Amino acid sequence: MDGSFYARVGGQTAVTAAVDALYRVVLADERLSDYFQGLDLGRLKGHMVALLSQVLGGPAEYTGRDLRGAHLGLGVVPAHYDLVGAYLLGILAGLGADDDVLAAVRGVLRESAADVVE
Ligand code: HEM
Repeated sequence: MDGSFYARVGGQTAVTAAVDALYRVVLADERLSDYFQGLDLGRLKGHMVALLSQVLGGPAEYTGRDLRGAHLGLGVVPAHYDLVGAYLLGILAGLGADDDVLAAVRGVLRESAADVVE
């Protein structure tokens, strides 16, 4: 993805704010919160910030597991995947991401679905 996307959404500050907001809405949604029971959210958020930064063309510092390995056995259904994706897009739009950035993230979400959904 174009490196300027990372800068255009506001760099590390904005990506960290987006991930914080994403976990807030996901954990407040009872359709999704059970997936995250008992997990180290600090670690997950750190990985998510690194991955989203990389996806937006910022620093490539993601050291977590690949998406398929990270979600294997969780039983994520398509409706829940779509919900998390919609939350993420809404949050990025709320932070002022423009249509090009949102279209690119939508594309990555489409490509990643098969790795997360079972
Ligand atoms: C494109 C969409 C998604 C992305 C980019 C994503 C990204 C990530 C990342 C980076 C990790 C951390 C991997 C690691 O620590 O090594 C993770 C873990 C996790 N994700 Fe996702 N995720 C997505 C969708 C979802 C959805 C839809 C759910 C459930 C509704 C979900 C539930 C989880 C859970 C429970 C973990 C922790 C697994 C564990 O530590 O055992 N993810 N995800």
